[in-house]
Amino acid sequence: MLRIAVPNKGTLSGPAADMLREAGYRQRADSRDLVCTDADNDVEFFYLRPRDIATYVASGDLDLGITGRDLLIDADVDADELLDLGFGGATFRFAARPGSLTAPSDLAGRRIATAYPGVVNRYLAERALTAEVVRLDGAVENAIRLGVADVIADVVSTGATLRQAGLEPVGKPLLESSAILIRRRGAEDVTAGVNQLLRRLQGVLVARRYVMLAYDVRADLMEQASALTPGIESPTISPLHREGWVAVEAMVLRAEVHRIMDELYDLGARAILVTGIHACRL
Ligand SMILES: Nc1ncnc2c1ncn2[C@@H]1O[C@H](COP(=O)(O)OP(=O)(O)OP(=O)(O)O)[C@@H](O)[C@H]1O
Ligand SMILES: O=P(O)(O)OC[C@H]1O[C@H](OP(=O)(O)OP(=O)(O)O)[C@H](O)[C@@H]1O
Ligand SMILES: [Mg+2]
Repeated sequence: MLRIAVPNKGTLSGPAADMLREAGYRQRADSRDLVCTDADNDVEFFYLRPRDIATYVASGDLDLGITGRDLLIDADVDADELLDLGFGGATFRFAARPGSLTAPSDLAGRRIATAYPGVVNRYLAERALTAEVVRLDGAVENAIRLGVADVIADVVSTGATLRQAGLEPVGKPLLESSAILIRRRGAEDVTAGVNQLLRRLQGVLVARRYVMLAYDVRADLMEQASALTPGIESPTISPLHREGWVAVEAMVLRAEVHRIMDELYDLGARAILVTGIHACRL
């Protein structure tokens, strides 16, 4: 039975369970449950702190896990990213009082408060910078106000928490994080269960990114229409009862669908319909 670690709480918890459900797996009914067995798919899910998940996966006690890229790097264990899951996006950045630091090189000799000492120490080591890293559990934005640190390094999403604390980012983000699927380093054997999970999750990612576009267009305009909607491989074209017209179907990026519909309409296409994709295997 495949054993998979899933965040039990926090930002990644809800979206991770939603994605697994969308991929056809059973998920716990109660947020206090710590294990959920999906016998139909031969998978067991373990609900763990996202920060601990890389450790369980690296030790081989669990086969796969969902965690954040920043948490995987911070853990510095023998586990690798298999797939970017497309949610839980955030940057990880240094921040300080306006004017107190201008460039990352100013970090030398400073006190840096963070809940991610692994990420920060790696960043400093790569640049041969020496600074004092103060490890805190959270609410690190308070550390400067309270005199514990000169700089913080933390997850930044909207930036609202930094602004409220009167801090501003310093330099470029240390990394761009998002939720990822991880596996033990060296676990090269891709079992049928791992393959099935990967295909299903990739199917969810595609179903979320794409929509199905259908329209009618004059056959002599098909080359131009096809350039607007090339689909993944090629658009499907079916004859219409109306002479000289065809019906077309193609997958298009959800983010581009309105622009494409406008351009198709201008070209002369009509009965342009968009439908969602619930699941797919490409
Ligand atoms: N706005 C956000 N705040 C915190 N973490 C976020 C945010 N957006 C994405 N993440 C990601 O979520 C993971 C951190 O999750 P974790 O559960 O440890 O903290 P949390 O969501 O802040 O929950 P809590 O602090 O309430 O325990 C990291 O991978 C981080 O990049
Ligand atoms: O850029 P923003 O949209 O404001 O989000 C980022 C903030 O959210 C998280 O804090 P959280 O509320 O989880 O508290 P914590 O520091 O105790 O984890 C994170 O640690 C940042 O402080
Ligand atoms: Mg938090």
